[in-house]
Amino acid sequence: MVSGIAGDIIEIVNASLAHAVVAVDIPSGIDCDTGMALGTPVFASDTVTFGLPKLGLYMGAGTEAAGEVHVEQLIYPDILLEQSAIHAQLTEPPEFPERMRTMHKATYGKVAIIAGSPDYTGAPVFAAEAALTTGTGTIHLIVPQSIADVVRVKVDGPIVQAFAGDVLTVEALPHILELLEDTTAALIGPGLGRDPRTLEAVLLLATAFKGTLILDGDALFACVGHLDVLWKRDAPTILTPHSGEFARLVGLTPEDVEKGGTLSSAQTLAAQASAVVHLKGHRSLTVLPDGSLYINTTGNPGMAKPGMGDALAGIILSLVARGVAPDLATAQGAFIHGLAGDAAAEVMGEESMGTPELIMALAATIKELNAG
Ligand SMILES: NC(=O)C1=CN([C@@H]2O[C@H](COP(=O)(O)OP(=O)(O)OC[C@H]3O[C@@H](n4cnc5c(N)ncnc54)[C@H](O)[C@@H]3O)[C@@H](O)[C@H]2O)[C@@H](O)CC1
Ligand SMILES: Nc1ncnc2c1ncn2[C@@H]1O[C@H](COP(=O)(O)OP(=O)(O)O)[C@@H](O)[C@H]1O
Repeated sequence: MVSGIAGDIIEIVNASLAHAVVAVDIPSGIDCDTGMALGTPVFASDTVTFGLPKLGLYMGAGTEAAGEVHVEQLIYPDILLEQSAIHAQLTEPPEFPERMRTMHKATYGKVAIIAGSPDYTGAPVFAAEAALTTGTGTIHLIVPQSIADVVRVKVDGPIVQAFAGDVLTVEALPHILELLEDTTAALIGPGLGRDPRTLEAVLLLATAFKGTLILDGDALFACVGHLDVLWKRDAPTILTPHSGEFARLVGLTPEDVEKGGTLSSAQTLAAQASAVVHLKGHRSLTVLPDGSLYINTTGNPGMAKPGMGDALAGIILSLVARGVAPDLATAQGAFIHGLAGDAAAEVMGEESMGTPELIMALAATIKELNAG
């Protein structure tokens, strides 16, 4: 805890009318591993840190206190880097997989999105449109019959396939599993709803599907109390919870979160489930099964809008379909998603931009990344 003279100096710095407050290494009053505030921290406009990005600059109160973070290199022996307890790196701008001249729409595999319910007809559409814009050739958008016509009106590119019923239930599984034959990767969860029958069906589907599976939104809700389903999966698994969903998933109390327990819990879950766990927030963390992680620095508060996570899940699905490994697909997907969010904010402003604008900006963002 900062107190006494140090605390008084922090109060003076925060009250000053200085044009810029630059923190060196980490703003005083922030725990460098967890981002927890240890009393009132310095609120810097910029933080210059050295060698490796410190996690506390990207988590909890640390994100607000650090302002813009600059990681500068210092020359020190490689062995110190190798011995570092946590291997964290900032996500670099991705290189897009080359689009072969001879490709056809099935070259990058067939992907599926199982999403939507009568209350949520937007989520499946956001996910599918983001996946298509990221380059996927063939998407099967699998939704309940109750919303299929609405979804068909909203999207043109994906093949919309309906299963019987208002919401996903176990009775629909044989039909869905037939549709998933030859499917290399699937996304399940956006807007599925939380009907108990749906939650039961999600768990069975996660077990039965043998391709790469991204679980988002309500599919994560289904896993609460049933994490063993994830441990038993043989194929790659990607989980994309926001902080609220993650806390519920692993049973973290607000006190655990307050004490900075989120990252270590994510590392434990990633290891136990051999899964990639992407913790969404202002600065999202992609945690790998070996405990190492990517820190995403793109994106802005204009993205705190409905459907942004659905679009992210679609982008990750598309990259997986194109052969990018699940860990990189997730980290790079988040980078691209944030970059598109920043482009949308340029045009519309943070207040007014929404998920449709992010998806629209995605095309130019990817074009720019491809141009190098
Ligand atoms: N138009 C649509 O059809 C939409 C459908 N959606 C679907 O709605 C379902 C429910 O999703 P929700 O996220 O609302 O469910 P939750 O109710 O599980 O999570 C939202 C709550 O979590 C808490 N929270 C804590 N940390 C948070 C963080 N970092 N980011 C966001 N919330 C945080 C907030 O208090 C918030 O009220 C999902 O299936 C989702 O895909 C949403 O994506 C919104 C748009
Ligand atoms: N303040 C913010 N700064 C940067 N990115 C943000 C911010 N708020 C939200 N996001 C991003 O937007 C997405 C929101 O996802 P999520 O909460 O699942 O939304 P939804 O459930 O509405 O689809 C995440 O990728 C998150 O990182």
